Amino acid sequence: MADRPDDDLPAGYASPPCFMHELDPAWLGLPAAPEDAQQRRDVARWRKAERQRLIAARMALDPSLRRHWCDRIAAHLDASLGPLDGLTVSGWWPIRAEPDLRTWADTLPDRGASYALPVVAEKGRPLVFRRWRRGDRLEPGVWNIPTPVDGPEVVPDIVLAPIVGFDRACWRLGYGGGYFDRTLAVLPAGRTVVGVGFSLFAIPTIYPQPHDIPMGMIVTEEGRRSEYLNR
Ligand SMILES: Nc1nc2c(c(=O)[nH]1)N(C=O)[C@@H](CNc1ccc(C(=O)N[C@@H](CCC(=O)O)C(=O)O)cc1)CN2
Ligand SMILES: Nc1ncnc2c1ncn2[C@@H]1O[C@H](COP(=O)(O)OP(=O)(O)OP(=O)(O)O)[C@@H](O)[C@H]1O
Repeated sequence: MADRPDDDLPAGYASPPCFMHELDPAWLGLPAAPEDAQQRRDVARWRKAERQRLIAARMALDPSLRRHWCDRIAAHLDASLGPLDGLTVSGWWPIRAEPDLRTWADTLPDRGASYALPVVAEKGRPLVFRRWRRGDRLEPGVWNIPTPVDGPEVVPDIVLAPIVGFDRACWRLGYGGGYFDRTLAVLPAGRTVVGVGFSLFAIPTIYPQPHDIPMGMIVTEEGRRSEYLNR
């Protein structure tokens, strides 16, 4: 650290410093109160079942309706994000009927923006992002998801996160790896974080847990919700 000048360090982080040790005794290696441990198990079990239900419903959607919704999501993203010149936007390679924004992503270079895809470089660690454009090499990564191998590692200005389920306060339910929460916890401050999904998968609550980090906004085919920002 001593040989690193302060101005090389990020000005701050997207989330406050980790106070998990104050919220979660397990963080200190202490046994959790039995009711806390029970509550965590109940939430984890509920999330697992809810994920299965929501993913099955998404995969059962009519493909042409899904394509139509994806076009609308792309239009709402453009309206919500504004000019992208000079920015790096991260997305995903769609699996399991996630919104397919690949055609939208193809338009980014012409707008002076670059695109990046997430990479699980290490299990249980934050995602890294590699710059990617159509034609660049992809290789199967975790869950066989096509993943860039050659592009430089980048820190996106705008992180788009695919959603399995979400609630009105912009909490996101993903696939249960905790990858986006870990990533957002170390993302430099001032980045835009957008959960993207279909409005059908709004649920009353995801039962947010201490490790969860809400999205700055959610974009669906119906438009933009950002109640978290307005609270
Ligand atoms: N298209 C796409 N790519 C993406 C993501 C995504 O959500 N969508 N990710 C977004 O994060 C990352 C991959 N996410 C993953 C999330 C969970 C597991 C996983 O192994 N899940 C466990 C179940 C965990 C549990 O329920 O406790 C498993 O299947 O055994 C793997 C990858 C990076 N790439
Ligand atoms: N910042 C973190 N540090 C350590 N562990 C974390 C962190 N964030 C999440 N986790 C772990 O990841 C597990 C899964 O988290 P969660 O159910 O929120 O996943 P998810 O958001 O649905 O998944 P994903 O982001 O991969 O799509 C949690 O039980 C927690 O143990």
